[in-house]
Amino acid sequence: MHILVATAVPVERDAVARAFPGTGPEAAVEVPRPGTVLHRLPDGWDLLAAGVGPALAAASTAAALTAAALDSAPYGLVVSAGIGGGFAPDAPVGSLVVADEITAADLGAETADGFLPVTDLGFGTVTHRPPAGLVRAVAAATGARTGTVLTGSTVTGTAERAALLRARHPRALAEAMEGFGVAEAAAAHGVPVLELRAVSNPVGPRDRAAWRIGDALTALTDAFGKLAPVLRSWNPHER
Ligand SMILES: O=C(O)c1cccc(C(=O)CC[C@H]2O[C@@H](n3cnc4c(=O)[nH]cnc43)[C@H](O)[C@@H]2O)c1
Repeated sequence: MHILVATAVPVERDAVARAFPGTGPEAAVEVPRPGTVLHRLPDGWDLLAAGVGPALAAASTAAALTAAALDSAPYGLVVSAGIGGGFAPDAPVGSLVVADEITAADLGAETADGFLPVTDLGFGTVTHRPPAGLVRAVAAATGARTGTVLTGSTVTGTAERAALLRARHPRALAEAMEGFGVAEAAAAHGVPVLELRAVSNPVGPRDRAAWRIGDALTALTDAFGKLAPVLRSWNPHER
């Protein structure tokens, strides 16, 4: 199966590549795509540093999906992966989170009575659900916690915002900035999606000293080493 792994930035992409023995970042073949470039590993794995934020992540992922479809080599799965913020205490720094719901946290309207998601306004989508059986298999293989991963265009920087998000989304375990964009592109192509986040920092008051990006990147490499055989053997018909 042809798998696309979309990260935000190259350091995350290269952390994923290090999970493939003998085919680390230096072994990847660069494949140009409109506005971006794929890093192609053996066995059907394509890695994409899609960009930070939902818009660029969606655009880059859509470019890769479209090119693959036009080449009659469509992807069987898209994985949004990278570092993310964790909602304490359920997703501590260093833990892994796999999304059973990929939810846009700020797609809607602010009203005098609070936030309304676009779905309450009668249009659009705010949540994508990965295949439940695959989520269970990934969680079992990696030890990842399963719950909602929120996508936003702004990194939460206060305890008040973190509490507001958790009140709106009680199953939220992590926050990031690309998953919903990647999921929208995958949905447009009818391709299933996963989101896997390695927690680099707590969601809440901005404290750069609390970020553990290096540890999270190592956890990402370890996770892909464990989940690669799960993804390879997954049968899309057993959703
Ligand atoms: O505010 C800062 O000083 C700061 C320091 C390091 C990184 C950032 C980012 O904006 C990283 C955004 C990037 O990483 C993902 N990410 C990681 N943690 C979070 C989070 O708590 N909330 C949202 N996104 C997060 C995200 O997917 C981006 O790709 C800021």
